Amino acid sequence: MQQNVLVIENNEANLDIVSKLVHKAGLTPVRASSLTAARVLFAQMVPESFLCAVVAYALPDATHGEAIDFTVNAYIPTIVTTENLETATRDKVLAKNVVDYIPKENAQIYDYLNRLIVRLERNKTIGVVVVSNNRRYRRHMSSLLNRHNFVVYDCLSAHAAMAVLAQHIHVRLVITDNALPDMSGTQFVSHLRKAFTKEQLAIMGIADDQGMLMSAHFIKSGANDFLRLPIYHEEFLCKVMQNIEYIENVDAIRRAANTDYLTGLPNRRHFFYTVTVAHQQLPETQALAIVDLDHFKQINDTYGHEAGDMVLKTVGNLLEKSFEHDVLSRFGGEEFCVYLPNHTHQQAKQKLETFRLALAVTPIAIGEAIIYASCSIGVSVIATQNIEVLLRAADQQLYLAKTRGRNQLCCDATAVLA
Ligand SMILES: Nc1nc2c(ncn2[C@@H]2O[C@H](COP(=O)(O)OP(=O)(O)OP(=O)(O)O)[C@@H](O)[C@H]2O)c(=O)[nH]1
Repeated sequence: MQQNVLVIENNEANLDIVSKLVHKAGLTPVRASSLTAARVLFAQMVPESFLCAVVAYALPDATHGEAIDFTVNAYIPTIVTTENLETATRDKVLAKNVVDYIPKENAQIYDYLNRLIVRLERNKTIGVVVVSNNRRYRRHMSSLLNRHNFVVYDCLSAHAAMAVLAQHIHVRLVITDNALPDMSGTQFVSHLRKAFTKEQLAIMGIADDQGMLMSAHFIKSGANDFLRLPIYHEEFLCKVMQNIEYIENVDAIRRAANTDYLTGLPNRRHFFYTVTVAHQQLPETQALAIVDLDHFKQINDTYGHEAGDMVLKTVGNLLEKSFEHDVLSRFGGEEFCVYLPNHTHQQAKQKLETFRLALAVTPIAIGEAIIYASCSIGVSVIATQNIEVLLRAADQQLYLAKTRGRNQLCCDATAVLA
C-alpha cells in the first residue's frame, strides 16, 4: 500500500501544515527540510511505499528545483509548491512531468493540495476516456491524466469510445473533441446521454473554438463542461477534478439517502425501489421475510442503547453474509426485511432458518459481557406483484411467530410450514 508522502520543505510552518494535510488524508508524511535529508530518508525506505511527494521549488541546498528532479527521477508523482509566481518558473516546473504546480498565494491552496493528495489515491480506480483523432492533443491530455493516476483510455473515434464504455463500468469521465472521424463531438455527447445521466458520467467537450459558440453547443447537447484548445495544464486538471468530484458527491448523497446509517444495509426506501424493479417481471416463485429481534427492548434496558446498536450491527453483518444475493433492508428499529426472488418456498425457508439458528448462537461482546440475540421471522410466498400485500401477509406470520413463543419462523405456504 502506498501510504507515505515525502514532504520536502525548509519552512518549518509550511512543513507542519503540509504534514497535517497528509495525516488528514489518512497517509503518513515523511518530512525532510532539505534535499540532502530527503535523499537520506528515501534511501532507507521502500520506494514503492510513496504515493507522492510535495516538494518546495526552492530549498537552501536546491535553489533551482533540483529537489523536483530528484523525486521525478525516483518515479514519485510530484506536487510542487512555490512562492515564485513567474511564468518562466511555472513553465520550467511543468516541463518536468510533475503532477501539479501550486503557488503559495493564500490559505486556499492548502485545501487544493489536500484534495489533490486524496485524489491521487482515489484516481487509481477511476477510468477516463479521451476521444480525439488529433494525436498531439490526445497524448497531451492522456499524459496529464496519467500523472494524476487515472486509468486512461485513448480513443480515436466515438465508436471506439462507446466500446470502452460498454466494457469498463469504472469510467466516470469522457473528454471529447468536436472533430471526430465518425460523428461530431456534440452528436456523440447527445448519443451518450441516452445511456448515461450527467450524474453517472461526466462529459467535457473540447474544441478549437474560434467562434466561441462550441461551448454552448456542447453544454446544450448534454456535456457537463467545456474546455477551449489549446489546453492549459492547470485549467485542464482543475476542471477534470471538479467534474469527477461532482459525480462522486452525487454518488455519496445517493448512497446516504439509500443506506441505513447504523448497519450500512439498504434502507426501507431503497428496498421498495429494488423490489418494485424486480417485480416488473414477476419471478416464478418468491418469498418475503420480516425478521424481528426478540425482546430487544430488554437488551437496551439491561445493557444500554449502545449495546443495542452493537446487536443491530451484528444482525446486519450476519444478514449480509447469509443473503448475499438477495434483497436486504433494515426496515426500521429492530426489524429487517429480506426478499428472495426465484427461490422455491422450501429453499427460502431453509435459508431463513439457517440464519435464525446462526443468530441464536452468535456471541455478541458487550464490554466484559457476552450476550445472545434471537429473532422471529414471518414469511409470505404469495404470488403477487403488490409488495404492500406481501408485506402485510409476512407481518401476519411474524405476529404468529411472536405469539407462539418467538425465536421461530412462520410462513403462509403450508408446504413450507410442514
Ligand atoms: N439501540 C437501539 N434501539 C433501538 C433502535 N431503534 C429502535 N430501538 C428500540 O427497539 C425497541 C423495540 O422494542 P419493542 O417494539 O417493544 O420490541 P421487542 O422488545 O423486541 O419485543 P418483541 O418484538 O415483542 O419481541 C425499543 O426499545 C426501541 O427504543 C436503534 O437504532 N438502536
